Amino acid sequence: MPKIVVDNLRKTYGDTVALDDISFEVPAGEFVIILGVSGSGKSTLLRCMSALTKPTEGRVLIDGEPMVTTQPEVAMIFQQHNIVGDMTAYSNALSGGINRAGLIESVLQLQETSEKQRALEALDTVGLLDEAEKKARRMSGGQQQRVGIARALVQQPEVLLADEPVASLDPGSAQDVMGYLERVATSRDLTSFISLHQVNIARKYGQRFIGLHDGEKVFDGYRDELTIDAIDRIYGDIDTEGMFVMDEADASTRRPGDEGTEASL
Ligand SMILES: Nc1ncnc2c1ncn2[C@@H]1O[C@H](COP(=O)(O)OP(=O)(O)OP(=O)(O)O)[C@@H](O)[C@H]1O
Repeated sequence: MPKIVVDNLRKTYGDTVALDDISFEVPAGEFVIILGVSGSGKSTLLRCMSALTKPTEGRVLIDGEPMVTTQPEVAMIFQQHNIVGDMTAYSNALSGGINRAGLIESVLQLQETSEKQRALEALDTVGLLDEAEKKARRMSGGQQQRVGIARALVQQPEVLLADEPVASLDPGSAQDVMGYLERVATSRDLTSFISLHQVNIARKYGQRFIGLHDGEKVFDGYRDELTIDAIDRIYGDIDTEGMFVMDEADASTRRPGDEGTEASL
C-alpha cells in the first residue's frame, strides 16, 4: 500500500484555482521534491497534505486512511523557521512534542525523560547538540532551520513536509540544510515532500519530482526523467537556462543543439 495517496485534489480560493485535480501515490521512504514557480500551488498542496488546509474536492490518504485533521505522524517545516527566538535550541526542539505531550506539559517542559532525550537526539542529528543551550535568535538562519527540523523530528513523524525550507538562506546554508533533511529522511525512513523553487538544489537532493504549473501537475518522475524539457514544462516561459547543472550522467538528457549551454551554479 502506498504511504501517501493524493486523490483528485482541488483547491479554489474564489476564482483562483490553486490546485487543479492533483493525483499521485508515493511509497514509504521516498524523498520527493515539489517544484514550481511562485504561485504554482506548492504551499497549498503541502498544506492540504498536512490537513492545515481543507481541499475543495478530493482527499489525501495516509496508510489508506483519509487525513481530515492534523496528526503527529505528519510533521511540517516552514520557510520562516517558526521557532521562538527567545527560547533555546533545546526548548524549541522539545516543543515539537506538543502534539503528543499536550500544551501545558510542553510549556512547562514536564515531558517525560524519553521526550527530552528525543529532543537532544534530534539536535544531535542536525549537528546542533553543542548549541542546545543557545538562544535561537543568536543562531544563523541555517541553524534556525536545522532547529526547525529537530523540532519536527521530536514529533516522531512518519511523513515530513517542508515548505520552501531553504528559500531564505544563502546558497551554502541552503545546501547544508538540504543535506541534513536528506540524511534525516534516510536514517529515519521518512516519506518526505520538500517544496523548492531552486532547480539545481532540487536535482542534487531529490529522488522523485512533482512539478506544478498554475495549480496543475505537469511532471511526476524520477531524477533521470527530469530533463530540460520537463523543467521547461514546469517553469513555462521563464528562462530556465542556468537552472540546470549538467554532469556526465546527464548527457542523455541533452536536447539537440544544447552542446555548450550547461551552466554550473
Ligand atoms: N489563503 C489564500 N487566499 C487566497 N488565495 C490564495 C491563498 N493561498 C494561496 N492562494 C493563491 O493560490 C495560488 C497558489 O498559491 P501557493 O501559495 O500554493 O503557491 P506557491 O507555489 O506555494 O507559491 P510561493 O512559492 O510564492 O509560496 C496563488 O494564486 C495564490 O495567490
